Amino acid sequence: MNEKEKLILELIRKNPFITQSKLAEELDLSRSAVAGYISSLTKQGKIIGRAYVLPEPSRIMCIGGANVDRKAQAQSSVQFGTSNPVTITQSCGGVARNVAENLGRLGSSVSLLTVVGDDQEGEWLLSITSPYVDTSQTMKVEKMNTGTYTAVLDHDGEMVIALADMAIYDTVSQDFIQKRWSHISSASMVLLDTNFPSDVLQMVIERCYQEKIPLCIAPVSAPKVKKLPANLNGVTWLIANKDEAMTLAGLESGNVEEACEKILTLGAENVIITQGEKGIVYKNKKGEHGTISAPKLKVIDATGAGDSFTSGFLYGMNNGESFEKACKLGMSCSIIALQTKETVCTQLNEHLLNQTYKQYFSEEA
Ligand SMILES: Nc1ncnc2c1ncn2[C@@H]1O[C@H](COP(=O)(O)OP(=O)(O)O)[C@@H](O)[C@H]1O
Ligand SMILES: O=c1[nH]cc([C@@H]2O[C@H](COP(=O)(O)O)[C@@H](O)[C@H]2O)c(=O)[nH]1
Repeated sequence: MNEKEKLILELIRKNPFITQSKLAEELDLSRSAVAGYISSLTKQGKIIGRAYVLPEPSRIMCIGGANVDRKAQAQSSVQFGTSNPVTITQSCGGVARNVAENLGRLGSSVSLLTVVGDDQEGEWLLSITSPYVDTSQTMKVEKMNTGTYTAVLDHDGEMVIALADMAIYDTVSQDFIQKRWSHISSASMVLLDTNFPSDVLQMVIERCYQEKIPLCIAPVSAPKVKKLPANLNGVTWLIANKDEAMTLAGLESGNVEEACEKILTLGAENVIITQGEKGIVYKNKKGEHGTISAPKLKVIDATGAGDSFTSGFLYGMNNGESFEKACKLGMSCSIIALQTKETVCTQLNEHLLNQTYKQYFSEEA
């Protein structure tokens, strides 16, 4: 940034609505020269968008899906080939949206970049999400349905099958990301799920690598993990469940340690594999590795446990906690989510997370 740019930024900080003419007058410059400096500041990510919104140094940007989740909970063990008595509930979902809402509830500054249909479901998702998350970068796509995720859960809360109607994400292009890049690049870290097309995922990973923006990947599902590029340079944290990790590693059998090793050779810096009731294993390029066991719990609904882990983990990393403490905060966030019917627990806040962390992990921290 040169001296003139610094002065312009200072004036905008004092008055975010200052006009270009007023800036020109204050600094004794021509209006076109001011326009040139503003364009350069925008490219550098120091100014976000036309309203001169200044970047917040610790804002997390979540990129990916926002769905309506419908869950059919069976009253007894699911039987195939016949009708099963169930109770159906509806809630907001989408991995990137879930992580964004969790982070917002935890008091983090967070933005969501997603697409929804120009329909009631889309309106509903945004109305629930926007009290916690900046959704100004979200686009409404005409003539497309908002994404939906329909899961059948067994009587113990474990998922039996899930159905994803998410054609809307195929409309997302590299241009969509490019137009919002100054907003993305001013974030302290980026969370990317794998709902968007492969070329879009590749672009975000490459740009984060070039611009050294910490990037976390949440693979969404075993089929969608295949959309990731073969080269994972630029991925700071890859957080996957066992199925996703094995698929990404190209292993049909073998253990999670081998999957971690393979994913590190693809270029990721840190790999965390979540293993449901067994907890997590992690490994990084520096050679550090370990496991953290999960406590025994009565699970009410397992949907969103992985997204909650990612949320608690990013909350920890963004607040400068150690990698191990961030993992335990992630597991604490999952514990909270597992004990409620909702995908994102509406009781979640910083106090509850810290209390849960203390209850289950602090004596080992
Ligand atoms: N039955 C369970 N008991 C205790 N902890 C669990 C259980 N299921 C999930 N968890 C916690 O949530 C984390 C994420 O769950 P997991 O099922 O692996 O992810 P996903 O929801 O992505 O499939 C686990 O690493 C663990 O800490
Ligand atoms: O292809 C997808 N499947 C599922 C999800 C989302 O993942 C969450 C469920 O996660 P899990 O099954 O890991 O608990 C739901 O909110 C659902 O909307 C998604 O974004 N994309």
